Amino acid sequence: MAFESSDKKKAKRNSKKRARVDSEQQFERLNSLRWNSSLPQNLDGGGDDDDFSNFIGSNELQGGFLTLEEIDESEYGLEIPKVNVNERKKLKGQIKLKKSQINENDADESSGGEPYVEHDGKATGNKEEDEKTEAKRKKNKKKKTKKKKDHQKNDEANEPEENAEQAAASDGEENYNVEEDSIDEEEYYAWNELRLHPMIMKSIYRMKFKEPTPIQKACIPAAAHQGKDVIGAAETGSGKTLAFGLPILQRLLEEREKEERLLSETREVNESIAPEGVLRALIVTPTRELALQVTDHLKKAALGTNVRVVPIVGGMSSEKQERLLRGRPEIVVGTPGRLWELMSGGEDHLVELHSLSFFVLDEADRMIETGHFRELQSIIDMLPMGSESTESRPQNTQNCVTFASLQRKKRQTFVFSATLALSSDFRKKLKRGSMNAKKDELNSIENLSERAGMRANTAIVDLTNASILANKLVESVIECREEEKDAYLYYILSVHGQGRTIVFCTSIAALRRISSLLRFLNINVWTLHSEMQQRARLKSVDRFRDNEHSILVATDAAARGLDIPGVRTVVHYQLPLSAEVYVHRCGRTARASTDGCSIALISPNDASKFASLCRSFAKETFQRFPVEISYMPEIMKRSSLARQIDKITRKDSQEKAEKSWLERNAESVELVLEDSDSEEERVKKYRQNKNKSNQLKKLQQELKTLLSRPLQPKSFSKRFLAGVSMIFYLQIAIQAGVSPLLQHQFEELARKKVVDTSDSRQNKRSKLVVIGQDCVEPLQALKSASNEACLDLKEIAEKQKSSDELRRKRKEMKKRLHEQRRKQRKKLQQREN
Ligand SMILES: Nc1ncnc2c1ncn2[C@@H]1O[C@H](COP(=O)(O)OP(=O)(O)OP(=O)(O)O)[C@@H](O)[C@H]1O
Repeated sequence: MAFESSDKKKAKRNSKKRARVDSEQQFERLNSLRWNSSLPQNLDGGGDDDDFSNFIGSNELQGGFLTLEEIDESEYGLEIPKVNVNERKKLKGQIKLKKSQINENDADESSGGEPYVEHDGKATGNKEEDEKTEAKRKKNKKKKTKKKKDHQKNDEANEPEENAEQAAASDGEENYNVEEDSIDEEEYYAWNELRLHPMIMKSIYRMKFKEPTPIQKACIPAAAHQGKDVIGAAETGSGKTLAFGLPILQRLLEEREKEERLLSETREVNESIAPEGVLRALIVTPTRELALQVTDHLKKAALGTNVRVVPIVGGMSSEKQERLLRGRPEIVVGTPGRLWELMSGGEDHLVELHSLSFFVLDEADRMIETGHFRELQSIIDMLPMGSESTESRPQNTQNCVTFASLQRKKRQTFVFSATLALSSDFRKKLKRGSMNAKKDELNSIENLSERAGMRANTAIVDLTNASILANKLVESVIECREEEKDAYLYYILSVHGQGRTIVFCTSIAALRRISSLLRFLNINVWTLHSEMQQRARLKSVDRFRDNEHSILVATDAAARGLDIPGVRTVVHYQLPLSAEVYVHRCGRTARASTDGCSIALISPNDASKFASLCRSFAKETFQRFPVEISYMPEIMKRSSLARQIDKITRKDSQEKAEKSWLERNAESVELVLEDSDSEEERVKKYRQNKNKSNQLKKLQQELKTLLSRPLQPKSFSKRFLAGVSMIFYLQIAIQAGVSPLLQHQFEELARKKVVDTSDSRQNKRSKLVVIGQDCVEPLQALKSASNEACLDLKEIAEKQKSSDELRRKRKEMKKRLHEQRRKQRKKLQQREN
C-alpha cells in the first residue's frame, strides 16, 4: 500500500510538473510577444479574468490590457536595467548550481527540466547515495544554523542606525539559506495562479505565507502580469506591502532573465556595456519607521535575488545614505523630506529617473497632508513623463544596451492605503472608477497620481468594508472623567496587561506626562514621538518588539504602518483628530488575520469628537470595556499618588530648567545674576522647598508601600486566603493569565516569603494574596463580558444633538440681545444729536 501511494504521488507530481513546464513554455512564447488585450492571460489553469474579478467582489477593477499604442518602444524607451556584471555572473552561477543540484540529488526528476526546483530531501532508493546526501544535508544545516546565529549576534551588538545601514548594504545573499527540507510546496498551491517567479516563491516559502491575502490576489495579476497602474485600498495589516512589492520584484526578475537569455543568445556578453544598476522603483512612505519596515519586508521577499533595496530616511546621516546609494540599488524606499533633499542636491542615483519603472505612494492619503505634500510634489515633478524622448535622456545612459523586448512597459504607478476610501467622495470615485481630479484640487490623491503619470486604465482595487477596520478587531470604550483617564489606563495595563499594548496620545505633552506617571507606578513603558532623535525612536520600537508584554506610549507618528506582531491592545488615551488616524491606530493590532482590541477612553470633553467618529463609521453601538470596579479604589489611590508625585517633580524640574536657562543666558552676555530676595524671602523659600521635598518623600513612600502589595479588589476576603501556599497562588495566577505586573508582584512576595520565613509574625500580611479571575488580557475580558454592556450611540447622538441645539439657541439669543442693545444705543445717540 505504501509503495502504491508513493508511486501515485510521484506520478501526480510528474504530471503536475509537466503541465507546469508546458504552461511555462507556452507563457514564455506569448510573453515574448507584444502585449495585447486579445491575448489570453491565464495559461496555468488558475485565475482567469472572472476569477480575478471575484477577488474584488463588488468593487470594480477597471482598465484593460496595454494597447498597441502604449507599447510603442520609442515612446516608452526605457533602458534595460544596467545589471552589474558580477551580479550577472552570480545569477548564472546560481542557475548552474541549481541545475547541478537537481542532477546530483534528484536524478529521477531531473528529466522534468524545471530549472529552479531544488532537491526536496526525499530518499532516492539508493541506500549509499541516500546516506551521503543525508550527511551532506546535515552538515549544510549545521553550517547554516551557525551562520544564522553569528548574524543574529552581530545584529544585537550593533546600534539600530548601523543595523539599518548594514542591512541596507547587504544584498541578502548571506542570508539566502532556505530550510527547504520542511517545505511542502503543495501547501502553497494558492499562490500558483499568481504565476510568481520561482525565486519569489522561495521567499514566500521562507516567510511561510501559505496563501496570498485578498489584496495580494487582486493586485498582483493586474500589476505584475497586466502591467497596470494600481490604486489599492484594503484594511490595515492586510499585506499591502507585498501587494505592490511582489509585482516590482516579479518584473525586475523577469527582465533580468530575459536579459540573460538575450545575452546568451547573441553571445554579446561585454563587461563594458551595462556596468551599473539603475533605479527601477521608488517607494515613498510618510514616516521613517514605515520606510525602514517596508525596506525590511521587501528585502525578505527579495532575498537571494540580488535585487537591492535601500531605505533613505531623515534623522540618519546623509553621508551614510549617499554611500548606500552609490551601491546603485534597484529599489529605494524613502520619506519625502530626505529623498527630496538628496534629489535636489543632485544625487546621481536618485536623479537618473529615466529608467524608473515603478513609482509607489504608500499610505497615500497621509502624503497629501501638509508637511509632506510640497516635497512629494517636487519629487513627482522630477519624474520623466511618458513622452520624454531618448535624446533628452542624460548622457551617461546613452551607452546602455537597449533591448526592445524589455522596453514595452511604461512606468507603473501604485497608490496604496487602508483609508483611501474613507472619504465618501473618494469612495464614490473608487466605485465609479473615475479618478479625474478637478483642477483646483491640487492636493488630492487623484491629482498626485495623475501628475505621477497614472494612466486611464488603472486597476482600482477597493477591498475595504464599510467600517474600514480590520475584521477581527473588537472596539470598546471606557467612559470616564478627564482626570480619571490615568486611573483607567493604569487599570487596563495592570489588571489586563497581557500582550503588547500601544497607548496613543495626540500631544507630546500628554505622552510625556502619562509615560512618567506610569513609570512612577512601576510600569515600564517605551515612548515614540516625532521630537525624539531617530536613533532613540528606532531603539524604542526595537525594545517594544523584544518583549511580548511591553507597552509603547506613542503619538500618531506610530499610527501608520508599524507592523509589530503580537500587539494585542490599542488604547486611545486621547481620541485622534480624524477618523483616518483612528483606523490606522486600531490597525496596529488585529493584523494579518489575527485578533486584537481597541479601548478608547472617552471623557465629556471628547463627546463631540467621538460622535463625529461614530458618524464616520456609521456605528450605532460601541461595546463598553468591562471594568471590575472592586479594583478601582486601590487603582485610584495609587494613580492619585503618582499624579501628585509627577506634578511636584515636573514643577521642580521645570523651575530648575528655567533657572539654568536664565543663568546660561546671563553667562553668555557676561552678566552676574544678583539675588534680589530679602533674607526673609530666602528663608521662606527654603522652608517651602523643604516642605515640598518632605511631602514628595512622604508621597513616594506611601506609593511604594501600596505598590509593594499586589493589586487586589476591595471586596476580597483576606482571611479566605490565609494559610494557602504562595507558590500555589502563583500557579493559579499564571493559569488565570494575570498581568505581568501582578505576576511580578506575586513572584516578589513569594521570594520575600522564602527569605523571611524565620520571622512569621512580621510577614502575616504578605501571605494575603488575591487572584482575580478577571485578570485576563483585554480582548478576553471583552469577549467574556456580556454584550448588553453597550454604549448606545443613538442615545449619545441624541444627547449631543440636544446639547448642540441648546448651544445654538443660546448663541442666537445672545446675538439677538446684542443686536437689540446696539439698536438702542443707536437710537439714544440719534436722540442726543
Ligand atoms: N500572504 C500573507 N500571508 C500571511 N501573512 C502575510 C502575507 N502577506 C503579508 N503578511 C504579513 O502581514 C503583516 C501585515 O502586512 P503589511 O504590513 O504589508 O500590511 P498593510 O496592509 O500594509 O498594513 P498597514 O495598512 O497597517 O500599513 C506583515 O507582518 C506581513 O509579513
